[in-house]
Amino acid sequence: YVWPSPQLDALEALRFDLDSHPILQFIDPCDTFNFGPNGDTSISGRSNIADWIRTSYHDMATHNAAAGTGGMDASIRFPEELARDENVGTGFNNTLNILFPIVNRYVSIADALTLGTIIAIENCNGPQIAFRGGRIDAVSPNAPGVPEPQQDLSAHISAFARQGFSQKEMIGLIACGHSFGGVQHVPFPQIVPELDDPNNTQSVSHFDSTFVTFDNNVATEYISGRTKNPLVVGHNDTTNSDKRIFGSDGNVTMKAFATSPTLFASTCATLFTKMFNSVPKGVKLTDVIAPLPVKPDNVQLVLNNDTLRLTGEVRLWNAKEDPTRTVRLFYADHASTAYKHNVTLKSAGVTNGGRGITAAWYTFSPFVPINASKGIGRMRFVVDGKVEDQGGVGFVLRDDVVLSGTSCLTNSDTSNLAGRLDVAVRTGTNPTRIFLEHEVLTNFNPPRIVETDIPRPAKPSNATHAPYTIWSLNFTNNMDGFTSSTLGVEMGGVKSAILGKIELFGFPPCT
Ligand code: HEM
Repeated sequence: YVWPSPQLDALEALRFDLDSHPILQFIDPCDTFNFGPNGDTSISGRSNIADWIRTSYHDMATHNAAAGTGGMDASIRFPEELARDENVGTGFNNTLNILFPIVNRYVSIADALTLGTIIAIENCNGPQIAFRGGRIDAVSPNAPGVPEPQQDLSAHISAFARQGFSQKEMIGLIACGHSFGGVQHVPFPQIVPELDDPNNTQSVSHFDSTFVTFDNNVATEYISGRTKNPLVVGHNDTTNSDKRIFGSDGNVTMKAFATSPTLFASTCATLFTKMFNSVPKGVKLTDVIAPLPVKPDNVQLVLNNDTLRLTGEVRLWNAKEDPTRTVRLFYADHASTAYKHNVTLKSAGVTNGGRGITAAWYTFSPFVPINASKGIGRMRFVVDGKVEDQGGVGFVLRDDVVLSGTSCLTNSDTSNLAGRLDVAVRTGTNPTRIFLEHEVLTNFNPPRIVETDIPRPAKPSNATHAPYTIWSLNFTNNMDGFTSSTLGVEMGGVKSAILGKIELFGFPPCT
């Protein structure tokens, strides 16, 4: 895709900038387990990764492929679904508590669940899984339909058929999922007794001996007869669903998995992908999110007198620290396509991209000064002499609506910020509206955007701001709690978001 694209940029960052959001800390090491972000880590036997995978499956398992209903849509968050016997256990709320903080206006709860689970599987020895975004969160619970261990084989075959999976795929997907975790005593006392094991305080009877890493042991142990899988060798045969399912094709599939770890991994990549992409009719998933080779980030333009200050960074994907590398930013004026100006960027270290890949960052620090009259239209980067311009398009920037550095505070008490927010509108630009966008996140609901209009000035502001006119909003009382926001513009009936966060507490005092 071509930068900037707010949704794809956000999904790409969550997928590949692993240091800048919390997912990794909850699955590294792979046996990490906590109830929620600040949970008790002293308990053993369970793992976040197993909870996340089971939550993903139970969210998808309501899918009716023929009718196009249910699927990966975060309907699992509704208390009505969680109260069903098919969704017994604390793992679902635990998962939502951890992954909800990465949700934002561009990343739905269902995308966050999918992405967290994919990153967890990949980082715990699993295969690489193609991630597409764009899932839409359900607004009400789906029909029941998650398989339960006491059901018979034909019920399981038809439940998976409804979800869009053949019998062979059912065997595969369960083996892939049950490479992690196990059955807990508390929700399933009829399957697992109290284990009285100080190293397994949650009394979880695991599906295989390596229950926090992805591998084919679930199959090798099953085929060799050494398995302790409580859904295979449980004392009550009624709940031995894995035994019935794994054996339902004469063990052909499980034997193949036991013989070939590579086949197991590639089959699981395919089946997990199919699970994550089982979405209700009408949902259009994005293309597979691939890392942009060169990606600007945190980009913002602020008008200061007759200078536009461009701040931000650029990320070079799959690059290590290299003191001999030179990265230069070239930019073209507002109305031109010629890259007349350039600056050399400073190295800002490397970050973890997952699976052993690092990204090298370069900063525009403190800022690139741009003549406000001439403005800026697009940038490109030159890395060790190689031009990076998205195939000739460049990295397009808009300088028509920008924050003004004249924004200031009359009260800097952080519990009661007051002051004036100024927005600079370039002469010749005629927005219908300019507004602040605040993202409101209430627990387990998709974000809601609240808009605050910035009034159009009665008469044009003085010439010192030329070629810009200033629109101002006076605020008190921490702008009713919205101290952090972004700028939005409406033109010709189309709304768009301006790059860059606006933090009220960063404004200087009004003079
Ligand atoms: C007939 C189908 C299935 C049945 C009857 C079944 C049954 C169960 C049961 C009874 C548990 C124990 C849950 C607990 O103690 O909290 C469990 C755990 C788990 N299941 Fe399944 N399952 C099925 C399919 C799947 C599939 C398709 C996946 C994923 C692709 C999956 C992933 C998991 C995971 C990761 C756990 C471990 C959870 C943990 O340790 O916290 N299951 N399953």
